[in-house]
Amino acid sequence: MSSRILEVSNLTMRFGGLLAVNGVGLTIQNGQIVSMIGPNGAGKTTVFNCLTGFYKPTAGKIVFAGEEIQGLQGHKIARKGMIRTFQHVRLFKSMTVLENLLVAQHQHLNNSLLAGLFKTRAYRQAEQAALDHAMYWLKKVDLLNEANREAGTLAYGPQRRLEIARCMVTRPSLLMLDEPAAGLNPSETDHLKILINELRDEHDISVLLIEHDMKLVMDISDHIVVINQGTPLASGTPEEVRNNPAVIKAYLGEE
Ligand SMILES: Nc1ncnc2c1ncn2[C@@H]1O[C@H](COP(=O)(O)OP(=O)(O)OP(=O)(O)O)[C@@H](O)[C@H]1O
Repeated sequence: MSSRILEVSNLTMRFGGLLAVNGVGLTIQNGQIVSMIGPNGAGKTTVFNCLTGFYKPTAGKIVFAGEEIQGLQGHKIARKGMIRTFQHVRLFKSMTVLENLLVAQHQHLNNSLLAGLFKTRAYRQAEQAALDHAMYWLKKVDLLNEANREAGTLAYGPQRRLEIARCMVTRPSLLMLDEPAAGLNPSETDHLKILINELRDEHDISVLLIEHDMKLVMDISDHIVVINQGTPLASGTPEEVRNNPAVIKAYLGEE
C-alpha cells in the first residue's frame, strides 16, 4: 500500500454563490501530524466536512488508504478508519463516560441484533472486549476515575479528552481534530500535545488538525497547510510556513 494515508486534490465546495473551498490540495503520509491553519472563515471546517462525508464536495478527488472516497456517505468513510472530532464538543451528555465509549464501538462494529437478543457466546466475548478496550482508553486519557460519571457533568477539558478517546476506540487510521485546544488552559494544552504525539507514536495513526493555537501547531506538526478565503496559500514545514511572507500577512498579521 502507498505510504500516503490521504491525498486530496483540487477539493472544491460551493454553497450557492459562495466558493467556501477552492482547489485545496493536501497530502498526509502514514504517521504524520499535519495541521491546517488559516483565518476565521477560511474554509478549514468545510474541508473537514467534505473529507468525512458530511458534505458532498462540488469537485475534487479524495484518496484515503488507496481508495477514492469523495461523495461516499459519512458512516461508510468512518468505517474505513477516518474519524473526527467537532469544533464544539459532541458527546452523549446524559450517558456515562464509559457508555460513550461503548456506544462508539457499537456504532462502528454494527453487531447483529439477533446475536444481541440471544446473547450468544461470541456476542458476550465482543462485549467484554469492548469494555476492556474502553477501559484502556479511559486510562490513556486520564478519565478512569470518571468512568461512571455523566459525561455532561465533566469540565470542558476532560470532555475534549473523552471525545478523543471516543474516536480512538474505533481504531482509526486517520484522526481528525477540529480545534482540539480551543477552550483549554495552557497546562491542558501541554497534555494534549503529549497525548497527540503518543497516539501517533504508539497507535500507528496519522493526525490532521485544525487549530488556531500557533504554538501547538508549530510544536507538533510535521507539515502545515495554510488556506485563506478557501484557497491554498502555502504549505511546508513549520519553519517554512512561519517565515512565509504571504502567511505572515494573511494570517499572523491579523492577530
Ligand atoms: N453549510 C454551509 N452553508 C453555507 N455556507 C457555509 C456552510 N458552511 C460553511 N459555510 C461558509 O463557508 C466559509 C468557510 O467556513 P468554515 O467554517 O469552513 O471556515 P473555518 O476556516 O473553519 O473557520 P473558523 O476558523 O472560524 O472555524 C464561511 O464563509 C462560512 O460561512
